[in-house]
Amino acid sequence: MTAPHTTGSARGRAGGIHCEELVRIFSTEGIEVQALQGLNLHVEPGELVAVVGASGSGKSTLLSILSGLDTPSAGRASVAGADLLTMSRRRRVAYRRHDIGFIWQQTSRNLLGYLTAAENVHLPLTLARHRRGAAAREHVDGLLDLLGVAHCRDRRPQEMSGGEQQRVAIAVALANDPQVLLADEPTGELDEATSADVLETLRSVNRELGVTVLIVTHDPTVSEHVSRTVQIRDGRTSTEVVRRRETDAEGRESDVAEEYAVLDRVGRLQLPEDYVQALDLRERVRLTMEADHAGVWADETQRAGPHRSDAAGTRPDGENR
Ligand SMILES: Nc1ncnc2c1ncn2[C@@H]1O[C@H](COP(=O)(O)OP(=O)(O)OP(=O)(O)O)[C@@H](O)[C@H]1O
Repeated sequence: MTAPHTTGSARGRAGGIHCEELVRIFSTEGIEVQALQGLNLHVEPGELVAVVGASGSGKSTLLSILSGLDTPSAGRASVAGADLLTMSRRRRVAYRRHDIGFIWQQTSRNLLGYLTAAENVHLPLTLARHRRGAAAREHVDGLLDLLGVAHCRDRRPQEMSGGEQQRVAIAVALANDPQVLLADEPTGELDEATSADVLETLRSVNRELGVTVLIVTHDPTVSEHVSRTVQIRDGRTSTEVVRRRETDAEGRESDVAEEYAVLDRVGRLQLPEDYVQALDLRERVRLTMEADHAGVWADETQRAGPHRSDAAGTRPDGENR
């Protein structure tokens, strides 16, 4: 994949995502639901990160805030330097038009059915008005080419496959050279092979254009396509899987994935659910401070038959063993 010179302005313009102690409370008929309960998330400029979580964990709430559609009840959130809590209505419109691009799950929400692929990609340019005429046409063709859907240029969405529609949707999202791409379940309506293809396309766009990409999904297989996967549970980030390529002494390359628990500012740590269940941890745990790690032990004083397990040892670098 080669970046066309017309999209080159996105290169080096990547913005970061910073959420600190983010809270969103919904009140309906006197009942309060805390959808986000002090969520911390930091994505560096140019990173490709996935946020995964079960249904109801707060993914859509987070994305609505990051996309400027909703405002948090408390905490701090900034994307590409824009403060999402304090920005004016006018700044919000500019933010949604220029600073970020979105890809939604429903292909019908991304593309207008009565426009061709080229017309769909052209539409955001018309609204932003900073590219016109031949420059705009060249930019549209460059993006369709970059996304591998130049052959769909004059087709309407119903004349394209689901994967082609999502590739055109990515071109639409990139039209105004955003610093950050936000994708909400971008593969939700696609089969396994097409999903992998669309995720690899997002990875190429991230690499080629340097744009920051955040993918929100319930699909855990996304972690094979991104460098970092952040898990959210009950409205806060709990664990992260970091993937990197390693070369051994013989020069063989392999992917290594390591799981980390997220430590917040005041040192709170959420143990993964499977650790809690496997070690039958309840109510309180015993902590031990070792030279190079901290130990987390089941509270034997609450057990009938005391037993001690060292499988939940936690090193101070956040790595579990
Ligand atoms: N507008 C709202 N009013 C009241 N409660 C809401 C509202 N939006 C979300 N919630 C609640 O907040 C919690 C988080 O919802 P959210 O939609 O963010 O989860 P999700 O992880 O995106 O789930 P899914 O994968 O099913 O879309 C849920 O308990 C949900 O019922």
